[in-house]
Order: sequence, then C-alpha cells, then structure tokens
Amino acid sequence: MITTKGLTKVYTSRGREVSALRGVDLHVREGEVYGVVGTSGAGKSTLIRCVNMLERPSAGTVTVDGVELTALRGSEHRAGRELRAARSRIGMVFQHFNLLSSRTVQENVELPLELTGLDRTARRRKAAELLDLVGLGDKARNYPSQLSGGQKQRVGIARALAGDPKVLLSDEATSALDPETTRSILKLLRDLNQQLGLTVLLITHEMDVIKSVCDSAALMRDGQIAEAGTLTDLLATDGSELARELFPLSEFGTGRPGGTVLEITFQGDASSQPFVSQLARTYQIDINILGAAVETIAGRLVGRMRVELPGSHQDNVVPIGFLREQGLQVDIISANGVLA
Ligand SMILES: Nc1ncnc2c1ncn2[C@@H]1O[C@H](COP(=O)(O)OP(=O)(O)OP(=O)(O)O)[C@@H](O)[C@H]1O
Repeated sequence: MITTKGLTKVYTSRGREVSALRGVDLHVREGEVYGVVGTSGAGKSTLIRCVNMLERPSAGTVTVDGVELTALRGSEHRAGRELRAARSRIGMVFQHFNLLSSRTVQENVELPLELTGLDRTARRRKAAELLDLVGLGDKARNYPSQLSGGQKQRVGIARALAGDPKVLLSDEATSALDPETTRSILKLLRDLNQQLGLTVLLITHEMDVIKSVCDSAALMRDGQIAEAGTLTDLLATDGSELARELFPLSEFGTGRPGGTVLEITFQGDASSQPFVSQLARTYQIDINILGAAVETIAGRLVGRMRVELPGSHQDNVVPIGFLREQGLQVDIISANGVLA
C-alpha cells in the first residue's frame, strides 16, 4: 500500500547539508498498522512527511495505493492537481493536533471537505458521521479549547478521515497525551484500521505504542532502516534489536561461571509445550530458570525465558538443537561466563 524505494532527503541549512534520509526502502502492506521507531533525529518525521509529499524527497520514489507520488508535478507548497487529489486520500494526524481554535469541532472536521468543494449539507452530514465514529458526536458545537487532549486528537483523527483515505499517517499522535488517553487513542486507531480497512503508518519514540497496536515495525537509525518486519518475525529473529526492546529481559539473572545461558522465545502454539521439563527429562540435566515473562504483542501471546544449562556451549549443542526443533527461538546469551 505504501512503498518507498531509495528515499533520500538532503536539507540545506545555513550552507550545510544534512542527510535526513539515506536510501529508505519501506514496504507497508494494505490493512496493516506499521510503526517506525528511532531516536530523535533518526529521520522519522522526514520519512512520514515525504510519504505524503509535504516534503519533496531529494531522490527515490514514493508509491501510495498504486500511485507514484514522486512522479506527480508540484512542490511542497504548490502541488499540482493530481498530487492534491492523491494527497487528499492520505489522512494525517499530528502530535499537537493542529486544530483551528476559532472554529468549532464540526467546522474543523469540515475544513478539508470545504477544500474539495462539497456542498454545505453534505459536509455537515459527513462531519457528523465522522464525529460519531470517533465518539465525539456530542461535541460538534464545542471549540477546541473546551476539549481535553484526547478529545482534540479524536477531532484530528475525524478530520484526517474526511477524504475517505485508505492510508492514515500518524506523526507522534499520542506523544502529548497521558498513558490512559494514549491507550484510548491507540485503541481508536486499531478499531478504525479494522472497521475501515485503513492502512496506518505511525511514527513514535515509544516502544509501548509499537507493542500495543502495530503488526509490523521498522527501526530507523541515522536516516536508514536498521531493521524491519512483522513483530512476529522480528521476535523470531536472532539478535533482533527491536525484539529485545519489545521484550526486554535485562533485569534477569546472568547465570554462574561455567554454565550456558539461553534465552528462549516462544509464540503461539509453542507456548503451550512443557519444553523445560521435556529438556530436563530427555537429557537428564538440571535447568536453572533465571527469569521468564509472558506478554501480548500484536495480539499474540509471546513468552521469553532465560535459563542456564550446566556446562559449556559445546556440551549443550544437542539440547539447544532439541529446543530449536520444537519451534522455539533460542539465543545464546553467554557460555562459560563469556557473553556470546
Ligand atoms: N527543515 C529542516 N531543515 C534542516 N534540517 C532538518 C529539517 N528537518 C529535519 N532536519 C534534520 O534532519 C534530521 C532528521 O530529522 P527528523 O525530524 O526527520 O528526525 P526524527 O527522527 O523525526 O526526530 P524527532 O523524534 O526528534 O522528531 C535531523 O538531523 C534534523 O536536524
């Protein structure tokens, strides 16, 4: 639904060049919620702004719903007719809501519809429908200053949906909100994704956002994508940095010298197997459990356990093979007291 190829953006600021994007290849499938995380300055905002051409990339292509936006004429400020039409099918939600304070909630939602030339009655009807959809049917006549942060963001979302977009872009939509309101806005985004089949690309600096709402994620670093994939695949990838951040076990024990410490990740069906007792029985070994946690990630039960087996890595090649044969993801954390 959204594809970028070799996306590059170089800003010139006070005579200096800053490469904000360095060849980003991104693929967001239709109907998924895709999150991009990364530290400040990694290029996340630039990426999302290039996807709807609020910034024109220096090189590379952006294709949304089969239309190559980079091939359409117009600059950031003066888009051509086709680019304007393509953009109207991409909704965008902002961190600071960007509502007009002098307009009522209803009028804010109507704004993009005015620009498309829709008549007044149709605009009113559509705005009322959208406000009902985001749970604010009773606030149509209020002004933004009379709303809470979460309600303002709901108005922002209703406005973003005015053009019946297939794609919603969200630029840190929950960063200005408290944890409970964040949860309710994320739930709304998830519901809209499911009810309307909306594809959502969001950027965030919070791992919890990725964990609770995304199907797929990418980690950006220094203008590039360091890792990307579905959360299920990432959790099953050896050494994945995103998987480790999604599911940190840092507070768990590190074992004793002479042993081999493993981290075992299990998802879906694998989570119901009594693999620890099977391993102990089959190989007659004492297993020391250093820590374990189970969480729901992307709507799926995922568990991780850190265990210590006696002896060196060499001594444990067969038991480790046994675990992997059961469909478990096994990372070797340390062997003989040395980090792997
Ligand atoms: N308009 C601009 N002019 C010059 N440099 C810019 C401009 N916008 C962004 N940059 C630079 O591009 C790089 C990437 O910025 P960007 O805002 O995309 O990062 P980010 O990951 O979204 O960061 P944050 O989480 O802090 O918003 C940074 O080095 C930033 O200083």
